[in-house]
Amino acid sequence: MEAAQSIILDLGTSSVRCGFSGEDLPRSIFPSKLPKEKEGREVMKLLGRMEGIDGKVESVDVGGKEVGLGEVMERGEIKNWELLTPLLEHTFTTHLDLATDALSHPILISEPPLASKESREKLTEIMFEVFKVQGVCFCNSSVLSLFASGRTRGMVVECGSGKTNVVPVFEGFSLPHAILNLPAAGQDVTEYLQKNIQDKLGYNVVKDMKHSLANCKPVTGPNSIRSKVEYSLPDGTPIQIDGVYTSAACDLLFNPDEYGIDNVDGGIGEMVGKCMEMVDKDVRQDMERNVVMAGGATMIDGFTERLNEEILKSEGLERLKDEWQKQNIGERIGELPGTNLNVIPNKTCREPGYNSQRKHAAWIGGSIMASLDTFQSIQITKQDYEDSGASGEYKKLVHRKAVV
Ligand SMILES: Nc1ncnc2c1ncn2[C@@H]1O[C@H](COP(=O)(O)OP(=O)(O)OP(=O)(O)O)[C@@H](O)[C@H]1O
Repeated sequence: MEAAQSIILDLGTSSVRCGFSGEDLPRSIFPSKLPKEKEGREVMKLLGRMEGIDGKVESVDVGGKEVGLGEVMERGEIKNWELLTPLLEHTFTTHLDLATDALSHPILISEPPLASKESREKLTEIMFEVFKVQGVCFCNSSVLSLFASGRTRGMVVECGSGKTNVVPVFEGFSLPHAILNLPAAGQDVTEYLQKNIQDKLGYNVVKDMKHSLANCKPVTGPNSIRSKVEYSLPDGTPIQIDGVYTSAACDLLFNPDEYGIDNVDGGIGEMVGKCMEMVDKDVRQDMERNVVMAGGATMIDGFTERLNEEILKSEGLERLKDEWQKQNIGERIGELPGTNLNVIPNKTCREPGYNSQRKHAAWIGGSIMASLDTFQSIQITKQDYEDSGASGEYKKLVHRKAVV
């Protein structure tokens, strides 16, 4: 009998991506929240439940308990565990067309770098106890994104909706001591635009505007945009926006301290420079040659070029160059740091020559990973879970097998 396809699940700050192993793209992408104040029937449809309620609803019954509707995720972490089960129910029934009483599939879950052990354990329990899956496997989203580009060594810059991570990966595993995180990403770019443009517009309208107008050009200097730019609202009304905001909104990712975002490691370019310093010198060349971008916010116009520039002028890289120069008086050892810098816009290996799918990179990497023969060895099976009984022994196994 052929093994069941695995479910691939990427629970992001703004979107859930779900589908099956071996497929090129997620079957479905939808918001990772159960919004408040929707019409009752719409909420029940979202939850995949049959009965409808007239009027607006603010809470739903989850296992006999009333739970308030709202966001499930916050900056990559699961914030509302009570709402997670209905969100997963909705994912499996509405989006994957599966009956949730006993899923006859294993599941691969993409988790953020440095995910907490507690969160992994809780998710494992939910998957086995509530959805009765056949196996569970956790993989670091950056490792998966790198994998999607056909690499197992490189430095991943993952910038989604709620957070940005810089993650060095060597032979398919991250180097946790050198992972850096910025608590800002696409949602902060949208919020900045929303706050600063004159017209008071809804979040989703501004997000669309960001997709067509935001750019990573410098805010000052000859290449900055100083003139007004035009945008058509969904009803066709044209509005004018100060060009500087379309760049400043993205500048916050590269200069967070200038926008009131606290980050000891600086902006994304500085983070990459520091990360280069923190990894062992033997792997530095691999990192430098393979800086791979992933996540929706890296789709902003000019992101690749700006990242390249910011890395080259980062203090971390400068320090590495100074060190190299000191060591190389008289004899030449290796290349000057930065010489081989290659920022790759992550052409995932399933779509040669095309890069717009890098926002799905983690999901695509998961789909590939779960299709390999070795997948069996990195999952904890239903049998493992049941054998462990109340002893909680499965927890050790789940962490040991996770691809982090
Ligand atoms: N073409 C585009 N241009 C600019 N921004 C884009 C584009 N496409 C998507 N985005 C932005 O990418 C962000 C979503 O990225 P992604 O789907 O990778 O995040 P997520 O997985 O939900 O969150 P996270 O990875 O932070 O947990 C949003 O802010 C969205 O506006």
